[in-house]
Amino acid sequence: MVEKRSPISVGECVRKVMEYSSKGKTEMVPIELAYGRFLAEDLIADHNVPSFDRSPYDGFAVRAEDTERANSNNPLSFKVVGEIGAGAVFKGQVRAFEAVRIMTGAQIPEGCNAVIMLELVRESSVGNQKYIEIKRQLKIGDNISFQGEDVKKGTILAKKGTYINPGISALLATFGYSKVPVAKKPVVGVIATGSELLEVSEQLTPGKIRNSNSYMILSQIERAGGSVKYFGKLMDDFDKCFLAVQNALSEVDVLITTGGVSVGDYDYLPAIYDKLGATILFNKVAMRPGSVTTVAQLDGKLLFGLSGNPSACYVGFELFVRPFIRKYLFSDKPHLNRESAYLGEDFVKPNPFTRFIRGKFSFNNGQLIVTPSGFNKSGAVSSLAKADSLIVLPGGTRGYQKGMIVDVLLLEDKQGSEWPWDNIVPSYKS
Ligand SMILES: Nc1nc2c(c(=O)[nH]1)N[C@H]1C(S)=C(S)[C@@H](COP(=O)(O)OP(=O)(O)OC[C@H]3O[C@@H](n4cnc5c(N)ncnc54)[C@H](O)[C@@H]3O)O[C@H]1N2
Ligand code: MOO
Ligand SMILES: [Mg+2]
Repeated sequence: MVEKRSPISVGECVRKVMEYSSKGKTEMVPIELAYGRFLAEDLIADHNVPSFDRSPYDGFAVRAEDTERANSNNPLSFKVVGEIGAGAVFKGQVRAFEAVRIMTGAQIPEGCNAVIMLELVRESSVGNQKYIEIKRQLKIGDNISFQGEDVKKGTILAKKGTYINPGISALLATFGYSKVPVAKKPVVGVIATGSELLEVSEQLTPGKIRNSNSYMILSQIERAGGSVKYFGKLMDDFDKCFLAVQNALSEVDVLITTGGVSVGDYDYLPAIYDKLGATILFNKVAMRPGSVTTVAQLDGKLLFGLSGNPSACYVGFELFVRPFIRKYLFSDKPHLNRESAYLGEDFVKPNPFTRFIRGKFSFNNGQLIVTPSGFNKSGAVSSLAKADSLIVLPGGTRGYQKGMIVDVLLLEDKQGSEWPWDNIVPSYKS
């Protein structure tokens, strides 16, 4: 008689996993390698940006008060007393009706309080002495980029746990981080199990398939921000699998296996957890696909037993492993970001469990539409390629129609969410 498993809601299962999650450590990396990592400290402005008043144009810096009576009928002449490019500082004094030729980015000379663009003046010279004519009145502050107008000293620019995108790289450089404190990546081990599995380079033979889950999971780990330790694939042999899992555990922060978690004759993971003395957090989730997803813990270290079915494996990773990784990377929002969208086509098949359909979203007149991304079975691999979201269809006795508003979890989003599992709408007609 096969063991009976009682299904637990997804939110409850995620909560159980997160009880064993922890924040990781900090390491310093050169700024060139910081892109794609996660900040281990708040990024705080320790100076104003810009740190001095500067010119946003190539032109002439003057005293605005000297231009008060300038107009097209009354051009006023200014003596050019110097010239500065970006990076240079004008050392002299600027007196009444004097101007300094200034380039974009250069510091405004002391005494000046406005800039006029090159195109708006007429230049002339008498001998070596240059002059300009100004035909319009300037106000104090015209064409000046003020100290601190971009960033005020003391501002928190990005919180600990923020994904370092190109803009964050620019800020890190602006504030002098040649070395950046980033979250150390958790080492995530991967073992694939299954006697049917071939290496990617092998020719297909009867009854065998290529091992695709491993490479899918390796990519998911990287996308989530973890570091991969791949232990290869194993035949369904209890002793070999047991030893592999036992040895791998000591080398990783968390271990993922794929396959062998259901109730079949060669599904050895439940017996392996038992022999290891690990505690099962859950072994049946009220969801499709991935209902057999099993998570155990041994001395506080998590073992994720993901299903062998590719779509089930994929979903199990995103719902349970991803938040573990993101929390380790200091995120306060480790879960998938949830949005509402219009369902793009009917989904008639009802199911007692919550479904996570691989979806693809698009926009139509500013509205988010989500459509299943392809063949929808637990064993499907093709629909994963186009998936950028998971459509959440709560369990029940009715199907879902095109145009209903549904919840979607965004797979490529970098913000995440604090907790997407409350008030999942049973779906309603718009
Ligand atoms: N009598 C029952 N049978 C099954 C149940 C059940 O409750 N009672 N659950 C079904 C569900 S739901 C799922 S999901 C699968 C889960 O199976 P396992 O997690 O034990 O995985 P396997 O049996 O090892 O493989 C399932 C399927 O996936 C293919 N696979 C496995 N590994 C890979 C890989 N690395 N790359 C690509 N594909 C892989 C494997 O060949 C099988 O086709 O159990 C149902 N059965
Ligand atoms: O665990 Mo299965 O994926 O529910 O079909
Ligand atoms: Mg099985």
